Amino acid sequence: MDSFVQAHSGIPPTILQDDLPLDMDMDMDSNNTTTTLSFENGIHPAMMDSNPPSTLTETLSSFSSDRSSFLGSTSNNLLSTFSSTTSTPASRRGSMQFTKPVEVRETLDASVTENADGLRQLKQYVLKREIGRGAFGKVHHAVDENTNISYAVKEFSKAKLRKKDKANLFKLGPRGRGRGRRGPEAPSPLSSESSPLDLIRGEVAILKKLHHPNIVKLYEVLDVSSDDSMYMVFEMCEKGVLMPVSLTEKCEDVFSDEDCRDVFQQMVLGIEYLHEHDIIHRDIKPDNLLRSEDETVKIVDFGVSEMFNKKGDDMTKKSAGSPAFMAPELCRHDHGEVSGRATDIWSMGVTLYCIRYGLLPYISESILEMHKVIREEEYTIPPENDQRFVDLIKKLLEKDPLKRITIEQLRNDPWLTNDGKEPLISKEENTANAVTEVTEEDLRGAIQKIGGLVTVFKAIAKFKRGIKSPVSRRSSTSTTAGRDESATEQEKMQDADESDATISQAMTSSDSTSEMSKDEVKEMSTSPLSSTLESSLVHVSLEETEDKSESTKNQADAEPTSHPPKQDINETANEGINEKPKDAANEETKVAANEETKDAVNEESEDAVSDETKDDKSAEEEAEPEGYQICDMKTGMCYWVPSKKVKTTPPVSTAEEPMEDVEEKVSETIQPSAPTIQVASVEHATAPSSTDASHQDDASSVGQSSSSGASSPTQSLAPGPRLVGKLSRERLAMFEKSA
Ligand SMILES: Nc1ncnc2c1ncn2[C@@H]1O[C@H](COP(=O)(O)OP(=O)(O)OP(=O)(O)O)[C@@H](O)[C@H]1O
Repeated sequence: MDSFVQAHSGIPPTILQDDLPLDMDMDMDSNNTTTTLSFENGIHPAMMDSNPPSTLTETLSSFSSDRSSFLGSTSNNLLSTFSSTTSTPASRRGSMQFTKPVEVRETLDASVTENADGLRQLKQYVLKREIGRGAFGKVHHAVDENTNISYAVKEFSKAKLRKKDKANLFKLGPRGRGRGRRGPEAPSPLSSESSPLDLIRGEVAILKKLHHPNIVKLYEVLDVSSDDSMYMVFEMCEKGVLMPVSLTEKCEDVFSDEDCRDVFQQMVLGIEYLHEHDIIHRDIKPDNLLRSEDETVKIVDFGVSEMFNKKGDDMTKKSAGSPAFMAPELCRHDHGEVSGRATDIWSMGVTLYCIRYGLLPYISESILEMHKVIREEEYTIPPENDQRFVDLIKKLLEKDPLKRITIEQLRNDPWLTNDGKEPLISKEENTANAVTEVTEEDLRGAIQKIGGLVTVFKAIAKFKRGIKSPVSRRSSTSTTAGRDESATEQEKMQDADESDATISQAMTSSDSTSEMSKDEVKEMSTSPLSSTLESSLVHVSLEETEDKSESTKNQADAEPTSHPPKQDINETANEGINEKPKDAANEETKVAANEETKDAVNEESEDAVSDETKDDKSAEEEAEPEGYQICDMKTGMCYWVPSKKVKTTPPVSTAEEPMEDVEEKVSETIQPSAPTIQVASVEHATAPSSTDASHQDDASSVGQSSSSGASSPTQSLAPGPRLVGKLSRERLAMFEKSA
């Protein structure tokens, strides 16, 4: 360590002399151990197969956990220095590939086998060597045996994730759990129905959205149910981390001015893309900047990142990141809401300082002391020829977040653009590759375009899924009874959040939209539902026709020879408004497939399977007749209105009738069942009341009054609505807006 570093850092000699032994198999949970790696010939194992690192200097890091904690988690990286024989920045920027978004696959039942060479194999991925370690497990260099393409496979210990998740539950509340902050659509990783993948759901959700050359690409997520491991398959960044950063030692292989600019420009583009899409990384540091074979910088590790649902919102109370890279406004225990964008910019400043000078701008012995130094002291800068660089560092490491330089301003910085000679690609070009998931905001927009009834219907179908929340499923055997009245407000909100996520995901696939459109546009245009949508009530058909309503079953039993097959009746009975349940069911399936989330699919199929496998008795007990969910926009109360439509099925001859005839007859019979009338009556009769019970009474009384004299077909279609739940505040606000 040179004298400048020593003077600059003020690090006690005892720490500076701390050379620790290398040990590949250390317990990473231990607070007092060091996890380090050594490799044959000092060569990054990932490079040994086909890409010998001729220009690469591999170094090892050996920080004590005390020291590395300043730099973030149990970082134990393979550290490589920047090669001076790189392609020019201009040529690299010219070749920036804005590739098409890749779907992230999720596999729940993966298994690890051993191949003929004695290597572990995970699906098609042969795990060749360990190339790094993180807080939750190892990172392997893997090769796809079919394509021979290299990947970095990150292995997570589920036990460690769960432990962390539980700790976060206390610390951050349900929305802050798991790796990656997911915003309000977060599923509950600890719920009994959660999949192990939920432990990393936040990180996966964020990574799924991102398609940018400077952000590491996630390809696949796999859970091995038989053991403690879970895997994320990333694009391989062959050249490893940007630079080893130590609290104690200066890295001698610092970047040249030109390389520094190139790396920083790429960081700016990556961060601009993230921020533009309302994602705050929160842990920017050289350790989390890897380089690919062509030296494209890749931002990695979204484990503490935060995704904001509201455009432009970035205010957060949470502290995360590595102390040495934390912005001063985060360096106090009682900090209120801070701008996440500004904190990322600060970390970029620390990172730029590091890669230029090989050491940190602020160093101290303890985290608390480090916080104080960052908050109160000024950094010193080594002798620097380029005043533009000094100025930029000053603007990045501005203690007042309001005065700190913004990404927008960075674009025109004299050092960054080399006085305009090396400009960045335009913001439009850089951020054009839109995120793939549709947000709640997109959904609002879609609903507002009321002309797009298909979209509206899809949203409603998805909303239905939200109503059939895990809470209600857990607590009730009824498929329609909906929500557990005793569920806490928090759970209710969370359930609504889940439905938000589902809606968003359903809206993703344009394929499914076009598939929906033929039938649904037709039925929506003829259906009374369309008119009711324009009122302030939102209808959600709850029952899937394949639940084989009690009345259908009864009738089938009573007249075994006089009916077309039950499923035909169900199909044909679905003309007009009552067709919704079937299509909603179909839509469920489509959406489940689209969601890619196996757990969601399983959830659906579990429902379906359990429905199918119920014996007749329990099916009769549990299945409720078809009906509709009606939600009062003013109160948020949701009622279920059974339709009993199938009882009105007309007599059918013993001979098999052509489908068209059956369809005609059934649809004729059920045409009067348009529930618009009931909706209106419910709306008026169930005027907002202070308690659910009174709502229920009101609702029931409406039902009773309107259904008296059950002999009339119309009346038989108007049984009593009953309270089934309440919309979450967020959901209500959303529908109110769209209405
Ligand atoms: N995509 C990748 N390509 C190449 N090497 C990688 C890749 N991802 C990670 N590595 C290597 O593995 C090391 C550990 O990465 P990892 O993200 O697990 O650790 P970490 O930064 O401590 O994060 P976490 O807190 O998520 O565990 C990295 O420093 C790097 O050397």
